[in-house]
Amino acid sequence: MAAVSEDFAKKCEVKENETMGRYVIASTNIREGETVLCEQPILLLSNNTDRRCSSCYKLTNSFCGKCRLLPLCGECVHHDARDCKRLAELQLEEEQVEKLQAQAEVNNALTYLVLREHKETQPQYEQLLQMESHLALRRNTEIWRTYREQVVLPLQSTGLLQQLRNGAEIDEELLQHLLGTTDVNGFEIRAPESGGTLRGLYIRAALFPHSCTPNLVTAIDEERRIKVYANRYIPAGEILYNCYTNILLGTEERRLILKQGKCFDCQCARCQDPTELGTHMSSFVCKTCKGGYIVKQLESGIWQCLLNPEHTLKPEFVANVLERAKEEVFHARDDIYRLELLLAKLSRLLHGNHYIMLDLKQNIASILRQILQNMAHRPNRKVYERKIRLCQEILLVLKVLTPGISRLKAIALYELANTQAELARKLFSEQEQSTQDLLAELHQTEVMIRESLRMLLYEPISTPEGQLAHGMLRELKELQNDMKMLQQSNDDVVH
Ligand SMILES: C[S@@+](CC[C@H](N)C(=O)[O-])C[C@H]1O[C@@H](n2cnc3c(N)ncnc32)[C@H](O)[C@@H]1O
Repeated sequence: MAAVSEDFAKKCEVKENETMGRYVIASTNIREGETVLCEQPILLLSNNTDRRCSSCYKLTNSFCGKCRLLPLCGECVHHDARDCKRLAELQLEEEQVEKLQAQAEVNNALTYLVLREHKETQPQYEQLLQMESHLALRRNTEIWRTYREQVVLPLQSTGLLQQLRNGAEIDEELLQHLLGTTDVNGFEIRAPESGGTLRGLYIRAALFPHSCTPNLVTAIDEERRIKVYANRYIPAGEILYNCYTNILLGTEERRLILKQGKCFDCQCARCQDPTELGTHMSSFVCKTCKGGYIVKQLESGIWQCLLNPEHTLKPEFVANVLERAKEEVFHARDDIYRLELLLAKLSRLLHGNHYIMLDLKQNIASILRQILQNMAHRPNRKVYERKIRLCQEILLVLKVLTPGISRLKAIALYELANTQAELARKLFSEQEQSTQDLLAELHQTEVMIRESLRMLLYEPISTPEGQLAHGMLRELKELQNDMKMLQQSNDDVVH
């Protein structure tokens, strides 16, 4: 059963309206960094096409030898004994079992359905039934048809459903509702393998509505417990918002993801502002006006220059440029020269903060980090300066999008601080900088690392960011020692 922290009951109140359904407001003033919820998932599920071990959640193609229906990897001997026993009791021909095993999507449906079978897990199942699934809005959409083909029909045709408790009640509506519940409410969780993800359902955490400029941060630790905390001071009565999408996407992309996956039109301040709070993350360069930018007007949907409304772009042109740019970014990945060339080429079409430009800048900065980490490359001053510039440009956008505590901002700030310090040390060792200059640079680094740490210290220790903060504390101490020693040697020289 999901363990919920008392914070939620003390600091949050669940409300309901026509637009958002259930949502949450602060019932008391909440401090920056204050926890509003800690919660265990009620259920863990795979992404649709993945087949994951029902015990350790690693990807696998094997199944439990006893129940034959739930995946079990070679390293795990058991999965939930009660579920295994119940599924093993079902009278299914080998051919029917194979049919069910062939569809990875069936696993999630079975995970829900076995909860319905046991008296002890019935309350859990009832709670899941209360979650939003947008049954009406999803009816006959592409995902609905996929679920029908890959889950509903195989489950119905093998006769499995009739053998379950009150099996006649398990119709397509119920199955689509259960599967839709995961899509609408699921949180992305790190999978055991690097880069993979699975989905977790959290009864309380799922109640926070979405905003593209949220006032909450969510972090999921190694035990898959979610921690939700305020990224800024929140006065009582304010709605508590989480962000369901990647904050570094442009408005059209974010809105499309929210519409397709979560079935609503976001009306937040960022979505309502064609300049995206002045960041211009979706703006094009106006070729006619010097310094003019073309944005998509909200009401008319016309791409118009902010300086001269007569300068417009055709939507097909915009779509075409973006599609081609994304393709080129994909093909240039890992190749710093191609990425830099592409950045220069696209800067004639897109604002420097356009989300595709930011993606390119992040890619380049990450390659530069690897180059700088490998001293065998003997990087010159320009490499450091390029990375510093990119970090600064990314940070400027993040400061607007995430004004309070932010993981992204903390990491970008740490990257910037480290690169500045490395460059200062290099210049000092090459006698291009005095001890005083180096001390001034290291002092700036210390301020930035402290600010980054201040934001990361709210992260649970077992998350990658929590671990980073832990390492940063050690680095900060080393930096302070270095500065002390430098100061002493400087004082000795002066006296
Ligand atoms: C994870 S659920 C949130 C809880 C849900 N409102 C409920 O009653 O169970 C996500 C759904 O909440 C609604 N929602 C969340 N944020 C919204 C927003 N900013 N505007 C409109 N609807 C929103 C949408 O229906 C969305 O699919």
